Amino acid sequence: MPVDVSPDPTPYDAVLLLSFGGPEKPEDVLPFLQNVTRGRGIPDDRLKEVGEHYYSFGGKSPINDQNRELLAALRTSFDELGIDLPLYWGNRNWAPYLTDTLREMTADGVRRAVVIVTSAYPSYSGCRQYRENLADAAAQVEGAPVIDKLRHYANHPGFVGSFVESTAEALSRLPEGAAIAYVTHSIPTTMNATSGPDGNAYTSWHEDVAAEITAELQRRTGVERRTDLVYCSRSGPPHLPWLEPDINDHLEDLEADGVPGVAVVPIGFVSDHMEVIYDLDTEAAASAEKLHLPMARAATPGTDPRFVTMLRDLVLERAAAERGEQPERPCVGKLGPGWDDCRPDCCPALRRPAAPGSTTPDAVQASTAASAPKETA
Ligand SMILES: CC1=C(CCC(=O)O)c2cc3nc(cc4[nH]c(cc5[nH]c(cc1n2)c(C)c5CCC(=O)O)c(CCC(=O)O)c4C)C(CCC(=O)O)=C3C
Ligand SMILES: [Fe+2]
Repeated sequence: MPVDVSPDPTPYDAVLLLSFGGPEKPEDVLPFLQNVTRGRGIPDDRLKEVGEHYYSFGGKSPINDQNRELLAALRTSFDELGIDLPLYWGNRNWAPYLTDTLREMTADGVRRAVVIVTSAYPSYSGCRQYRENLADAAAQVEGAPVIDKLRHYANHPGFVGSFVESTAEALSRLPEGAAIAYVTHSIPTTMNATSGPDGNAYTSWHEDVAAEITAELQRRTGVERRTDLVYCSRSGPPHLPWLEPDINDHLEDLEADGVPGVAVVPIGFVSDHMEVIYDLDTEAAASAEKLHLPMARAATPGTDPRFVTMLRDLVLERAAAERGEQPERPCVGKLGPGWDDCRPDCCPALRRPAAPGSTTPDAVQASTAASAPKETA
């Protein structure tokens, strides 16, 4: 593929991959779950249940190994352009912890870094919470580097293109006339309502990405099919409304409607982590089997070259923008390219400092506010 971005990473002297983190062994599972749910008001029963998901896979989430593979692929991709920018990795909820990584970067003399988050869409959980954790970590590390975060990349042709291929592959394993169920992580409806600068960005971005994949497949094959956007991994107390329908209920509807099969396409996730291998490949697959409904799960981007090249190009795009140039900003769909910096009031589920942008009035106000409320609402 021709490279149409300048391979100049100035002003950055490092890249940070920021991810969720996951347990590596059974003893890690409980402390990991405590890290994730601290102050989030998740019922004990739900935590026990999710713990069992991890234990059924030997107490190990695949997410850390997937990030190690992504780092290796990014290294190769940067090397191909002769870019020797160091790559670092830190997690929000498990080792290597973000704060330790920031400490290491600071000790190595990194002054300005760009962060790639393993989450593609705007929302409190998928964006602001990462930025809050960046702000918290930076506050703990003297002389921490200045950090920019890449724009949301769900509507980038690299991300969408990767799902177009994997959806076509999944459909090839199914009978003619199969439907597509696009799946993402459910979040509280209140969190969706406040997502992005103007609200509802979580669902509107997902709808846009789903429509683009559908349109591209139809352009290629001329086949029209039923498509829906559905949700997995609902959590929280039962009385709080979360985005619906749940994938398992949706499979029942498809079967009742006589649909001959379904491609399950996890557009909300960048790799096959626990939500994918448990909630979809285990639980939803069991629902489909009970219904005798043929189901094929499409691959997530993982280390797909389209995805890896996209991340590299986004680093170079942002570098060019920070140098005052006007880089091309590839994107598909109706919404346009995402914003470089979130506005202070973006995804304001909790009013706490969030970096980048931690020097805004929002942060000043938040730093004097009382501790975070228990629920996400
Ligand atoms: C939008 C979204 C993404 C996608 C964006 C992104 O990737 O960031 C995501 C990813 C992930 N979520 C993950 C794990 C968990 N999420 C939980 C809880 C929650 N997730 C939420 C939302 C999201 N989550 C929400 C609103 C909650 C309720 C608590 C709260 O309001 O904060 C819980 C607690 C138990 C439970 O409640 O289910 C766990 C263990 C893992 C690691 C998987 C692995 O180990 O392989 C990953 C990648
Ligand atoms: Fe989650």
